[in-house]
Amino acid sequence: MTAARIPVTLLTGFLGSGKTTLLNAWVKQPAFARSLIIVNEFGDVALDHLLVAHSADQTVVELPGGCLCCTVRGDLQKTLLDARWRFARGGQRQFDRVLIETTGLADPAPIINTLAANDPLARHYQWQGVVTTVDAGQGEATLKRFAEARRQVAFADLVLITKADETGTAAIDSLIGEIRTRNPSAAMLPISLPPIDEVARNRLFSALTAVTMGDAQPLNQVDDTTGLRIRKIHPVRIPEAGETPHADADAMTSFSWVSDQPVASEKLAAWWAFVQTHANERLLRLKALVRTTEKPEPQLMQIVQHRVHPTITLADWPTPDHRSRIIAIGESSVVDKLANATKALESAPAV
Ligand SMILES: Nc1nc2c(ncn2[C@@H]2O[C@H](COP(=O)(O)OP(=O)(O)OP(=O)(O)O)[C@@H](O)[C@H]2O)c(=O)[nH]1
Repeated sequence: MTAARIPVTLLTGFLGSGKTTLLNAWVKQPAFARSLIIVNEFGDVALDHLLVAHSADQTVVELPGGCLCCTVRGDLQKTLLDARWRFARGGQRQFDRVLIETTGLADPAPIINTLAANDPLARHYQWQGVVTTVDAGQGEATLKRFAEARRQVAFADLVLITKADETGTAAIDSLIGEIRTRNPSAAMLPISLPPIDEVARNRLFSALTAVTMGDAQPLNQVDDTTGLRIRKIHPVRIPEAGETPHADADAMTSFSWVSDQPVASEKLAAWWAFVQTHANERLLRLKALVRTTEKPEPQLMQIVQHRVHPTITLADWPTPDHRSRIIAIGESSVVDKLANATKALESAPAV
C-alpha cells in the first residue's frame, strides 16, 4: 500500500501584495500546525523567511538565490524529495502538508509543472492549488503593467484581495471585474489582515483550508459577487509555450545591503525620509530590517510602490543573525539612487 501523498499548495502574488503577512496568520491556525513552509527569496539577501513566525511543529526552509520559476526548480525538487527524511524524527515525517511562498515576480506555471508533472515528486506529493494575493489598492494598475501579476492571477484557484481595509468597495469591485476577465473560474475573497472580525476570519480560513485540502465546496461559496459559477481547477500540465519568463521584469533591478554595524537612529530617519520621496510605481518593493544603536530590537520598514507602511519594531530578532538587511526592487532610475543613499548608512558617525 502506498502512503498518502503530501498536499502542496502554492502561495503567490505580486511584490508587496501581502503573501508573508497572510502566511504568518495562516500557519498559526491549529489545522496548519504540521506544515512545511518553503519560502523563496528574491536576490542574494534573504529576509522573508525571517519574517514567517512559525511554531515548533513547523519548519521554514529558505530557497535562496533567485526566482523559483527559473533558477531554482531543481532545488525545489531536491528540497521536497529530501524533506521527507530531513524533517523526520524516529522515522516519522514531521509535516503533513507543504506551503510554498514564491517571490513576488515568480511565474507560477513552471513551478506547477515541476510539481504536477514530475514523476519522483508526484509519487510523494499531491498538487493542490494556487492561492494568489492581489493588493486591493494597487492590484489593478499592477495587473495592467506586469505580465507576472497577470500570470499569477491566471493560475489562481483562490484570489485573496488583500488590504481591503484600505480601499473603498467601488475600487474593489472594479478590481474583481479585472481579475474575472483574466481568470473566470477562481474563487475571490477581499480580506484584511488581521481579519476584522470572527466572520471574516472564518471565511478566510475555510477558503484556505479548501484550497489546501483539495475541497472545492467551500471555495464555491467564497465569491458570488459576479454571479458566475466558480469552480476549482486543478492545473495538471500547463504548457510553457516557449514564453520568456520575466519579460517585463528585465527592466527591473535590485540592490541588497547587509551590515553588522548598528545604524544611528538619526541617520536611519534621514535615510528613510529620503527613501520615502521615491515611493512610487517605479519602486516596486523595499524592505529593511535594521538594528539601530539606540534599540537592540530590529526595525522593520517597508514600501510597496507608492505606499509607505508604518515602521514596526519587532519584539526580537527572528534568528541569532542580528545583521541589518535592506533589499529594494524596481526600475534602475530609482533603485540606483536608493543604493547610493544606503551607502550613507555605513559611513562613520559625524563627530
Ligand atoms: N492595511 C493592511 N496592510 C497589509 C495587509 N496585508 C499586508 N499588509 C502590509 O503590506 C505590506 C507588505 O506585506 P507583505 O506580507 O510583506 O507582502 P509580500 O507579498 O510578502 O511582499 P514580497 O515578499 O516583497 O513580495 C506589509 O507592510 C504588511 O503589513 C492588509 O490586509 N491590510
